[in-house]
Amino acid sequence: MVEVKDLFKRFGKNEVLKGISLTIKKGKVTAILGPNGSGKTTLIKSILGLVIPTSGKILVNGKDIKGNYTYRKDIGYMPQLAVFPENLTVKELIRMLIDVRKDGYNPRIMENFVEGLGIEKYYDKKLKTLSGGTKQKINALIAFMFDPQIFILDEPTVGLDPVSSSFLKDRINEEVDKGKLVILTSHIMSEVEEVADELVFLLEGKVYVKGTVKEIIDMSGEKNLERAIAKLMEKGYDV
Ligand SMILES: Nc1ncnc2c1ncn2[C@@H]1O[C@H](COP(=O)(O)OP(=O)(O)OP(=O)(O)O)[C@@H](O)[C@H]1O
Repeated sequence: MVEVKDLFKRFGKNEVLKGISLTIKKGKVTAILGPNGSGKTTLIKSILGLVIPTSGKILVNGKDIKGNYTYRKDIGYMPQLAVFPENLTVKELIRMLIDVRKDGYNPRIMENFVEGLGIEKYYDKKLKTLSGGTKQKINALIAFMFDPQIFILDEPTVGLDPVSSSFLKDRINEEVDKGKLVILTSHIMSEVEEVADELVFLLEGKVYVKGTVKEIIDMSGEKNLERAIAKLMEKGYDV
């Protein structure tokens, strides 16, 4: 379980998170939604310990993450923009990560991703030469291959072709069925509707609305999530 308690984050004068409180449970996909710049990545990075909150608390499996970095080995993270050591080949990067991480490496998951995403043909290519979509496939492989308990996926299917995107969504669903906790962000509402159980909609640094996909669609009176979210974003819509 991930608990966020009264979280504030300010960058200079820009107060990005203004008192976020959330409980995110295992066995579900929780999607963090909101307009560009609403603080989704800042919230995710705070949970990862990559952004230090101005105030508030984050507990992962009941433990305060402040000053504790060991919890991160249980998290598979797909950043929005992966920064790879550019001169390494894909094979060298994977080997290096396995050597550094040691624990948790699961060759079965690795083979499944390499085959499902067609990664083998890029093994000997340098990371700097890969296309954006191929980098995203490597990003997905790295997030999954250590068999983590928690997945934090920042726009995971951006740049992926339909076959790869479907493969990744199937793997996300499988992990959730095994009881894993998944947090993701996406601007693709059809995708959110397909994979997410719970939605958290951020607006101006606060949780504007949260609920299941069905609750949010029903509340809006619209026929699908895209229209429900568009209505939520309209000024004056009373939630
Ligand atoms: N390291 C930083 N230093 C200064 N400002 C930052 C930093 N990181 C984020 N911000 C600011 O925080 C605000 C929220 O950014 P964030 O990336 O969390 O939004 P987001 O909801 O993920 O947006 P998007 O949908 O565009 O990915 C923005 O105004 C951004 O400029």
